[in-house]
Amino acid sequence: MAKMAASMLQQGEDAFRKLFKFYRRKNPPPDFSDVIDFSKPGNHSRKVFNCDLNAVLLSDGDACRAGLHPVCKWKAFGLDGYPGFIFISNPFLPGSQRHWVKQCLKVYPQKPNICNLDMHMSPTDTDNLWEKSRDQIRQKCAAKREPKSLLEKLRWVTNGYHYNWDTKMYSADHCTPFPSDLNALSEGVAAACGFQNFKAEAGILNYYHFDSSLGIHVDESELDHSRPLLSFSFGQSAVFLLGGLRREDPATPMFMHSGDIMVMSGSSRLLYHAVPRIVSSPDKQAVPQCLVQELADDTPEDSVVQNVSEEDWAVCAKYIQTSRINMTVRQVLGLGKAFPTEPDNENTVDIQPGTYHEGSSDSEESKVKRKKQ
Ligand SMILES: O=C(O)CCC(=O)C(=O)O
Ligand SMILES: [Fe+2]
Repeated sequence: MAKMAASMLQQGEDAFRKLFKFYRRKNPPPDFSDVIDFSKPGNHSRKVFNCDLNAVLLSDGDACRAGLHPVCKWKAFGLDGYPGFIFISNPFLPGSQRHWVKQCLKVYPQKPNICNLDMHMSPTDTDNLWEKSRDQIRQKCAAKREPKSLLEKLRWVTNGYHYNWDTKMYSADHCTPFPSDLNALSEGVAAACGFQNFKAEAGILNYYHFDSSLGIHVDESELDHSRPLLSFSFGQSAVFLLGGLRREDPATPMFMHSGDIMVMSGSSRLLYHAVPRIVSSPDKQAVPQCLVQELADDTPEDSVVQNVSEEDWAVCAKYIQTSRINMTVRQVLGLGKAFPTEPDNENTVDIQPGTYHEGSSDSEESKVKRKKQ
């Protein structure tokens, strides 16, 4: 373990925050040698073990329809000390990741879904972000500093039960239909991990650029913590920090590359975590190799994953050269349960107007606002 990171892990109280700052530092760039890379066999820390998923729980046909390899081919890992945490190293079929990138840019930000831009713009100004931005993105010249399109200013989108960043709660009366394709993907992944009847009820999509980060937080607003939290990543890579049940507990750094899936369940469901840094994908090419591939010709007709037109992909490819998209999917309510009529104290949390993603110009304190103390 690199000396710097090791000494931080021993410092107790502020270990997580120090590690966050360490990986966020731009100049000089940090040493990434302690960051677990699940995509490199044999390059794992001693904490990593192979995790056998039960291939019976998700049929090969259902996996294929969700754009995934058969479960028996998935490379899934666990981490010592984090029971219930499962890392699945890119189980997506060639070409299928493009569908999710396109949905996150063209479809999911559409009304009635909510996005960060709605906080200070009218719904007509924030609708059709794709149409309003595509030409600008396509014509962008990397060498020049040009004004950002609305799509490039997108930081988050919520769907299903919309997470309220101010109250940190979901509510029965603030809900729009959950996308059926993302529901199929989520149900399939949850089933393969042993969670049958998972109900995808709320999605938070996060859009990151090279200067973005996500502060230390725990996702506890869902009312049934026995259900897993699923996280899907596309585009450039992230350094993800997985901490403990207390904010100050030390954290384990790992890369999330395009196509990687994380499942936080059991006693890992309520662990603190953060994304201090976005880094280039390891392929050393503008668009990660797994996004260069196109969908196979024999993709079943009833697949939820659709071919992305060349015209649409040209915009997505340009966007993803400098960006990462993460989709987290949550089940909010217990099976057969409804929202309590009166919010009880347990679900009432301190109100902190929520800035979520933080740019490099912000102060360190503002970068870790998404937290529950
Ligand atoms: O971007 C990520 O990998 C993490 C996202 C996350 O933690 C969240 O949306 O709650
Ligand atoms: Fe989270």
